[in-house]
Amino acid sequence: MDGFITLDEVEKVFSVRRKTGFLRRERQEVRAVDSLSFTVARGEMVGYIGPNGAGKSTTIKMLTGILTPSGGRLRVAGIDPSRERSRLAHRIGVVFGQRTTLWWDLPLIDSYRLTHRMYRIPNARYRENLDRLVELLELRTLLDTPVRQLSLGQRMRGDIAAALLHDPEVLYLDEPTIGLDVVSKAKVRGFLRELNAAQGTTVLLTTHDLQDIEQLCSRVMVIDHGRLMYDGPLTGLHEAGESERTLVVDLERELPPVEVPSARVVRVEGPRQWLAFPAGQSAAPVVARLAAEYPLVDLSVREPDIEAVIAKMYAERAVS
Ligand SMILES: Nc1ncnc2c1ncn2[C@@H]1O[C@H](COP(=O)(O)OP(=O)(O)OP(=O)(O)O)[C@@H](O)[C@H]1O
Repeated sequence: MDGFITLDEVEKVFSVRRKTGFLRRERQEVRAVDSLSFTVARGEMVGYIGPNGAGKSTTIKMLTGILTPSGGRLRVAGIDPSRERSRLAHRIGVVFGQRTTLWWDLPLIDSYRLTHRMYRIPNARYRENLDRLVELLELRTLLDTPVRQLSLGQRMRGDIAAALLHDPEVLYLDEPTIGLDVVSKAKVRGFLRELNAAQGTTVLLTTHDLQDIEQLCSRVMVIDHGRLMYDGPLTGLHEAGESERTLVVDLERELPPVEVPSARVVRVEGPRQWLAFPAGQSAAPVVARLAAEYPLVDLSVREPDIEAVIAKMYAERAVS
């Protein structure tokens, strides 16, 4: 396999001072990334998930060269990130959902002009890329708006365009859909799918939203306590964790728990009931049965969150 991103037994240990008593502090080691090995091929779009504090951001920071590994070997496009950070910067793009890289008080277009100069993008290529990205990400009418006046979804699309102006071969995305509404999420996901298919950009995607992974990634890596716990298709993760979706049902009145095949009631609160059913199964037959046999007023489906899937995965492993 063409290892475009390769990690071989990578470690990152932080030394922190912790309070251990009144006025007493001790140095302690935090092993944020522990013997981590994986390979991502050119053109792959891979989900990188795990609970809070698992080591995802630390990995991304090492992949961009912001942090130097404490041990092991790491390469991106044949480059050692911490040794040649600026050479690597021309080949990678980074988007952090919680932080913008755009200039807050300036119109959006000014951030792009500054990026043009910073990366020394040839004029013709800059104009061509700007045109294409502005079109695909629907930014045309926003170019003269100061970044601080953009909505979260608009700003995120603006950030993604900024990260791609210099044609990076690999894109790291850290929570690109966090806080976005359904329409904005769909736009961002649609664009990323298109980018990966048309340009072959390698994408490493960190998210807490399983639907991001479901809709974009054929492969997912799960990390916890700095170690790789799972590497494979999302379906395999669902099987490993036997994850469930939840149907939230509002009935006309309070009733005893409803009875529907292949779903079970897990909670009842007045006229509202929660039914769990396997994530791999369609909700349609359960909904049809409910509608036919019960006084249904409203319903919605909740996807399992990543923490729940991973927690179940551990529970399964512990007993097997
Ligand atoms: N600069 C630092 N100094 C000391 N400890 C750190 C530092 N950065 C991260 N850590 C610790 O390393 C561990 C991994 O953190 P990291 O930010 O990589 O997790 P994460 O998976 O990105 O979490 P989240 O989903 O919350 O963003 C945590 O225990 C964290 O407290």
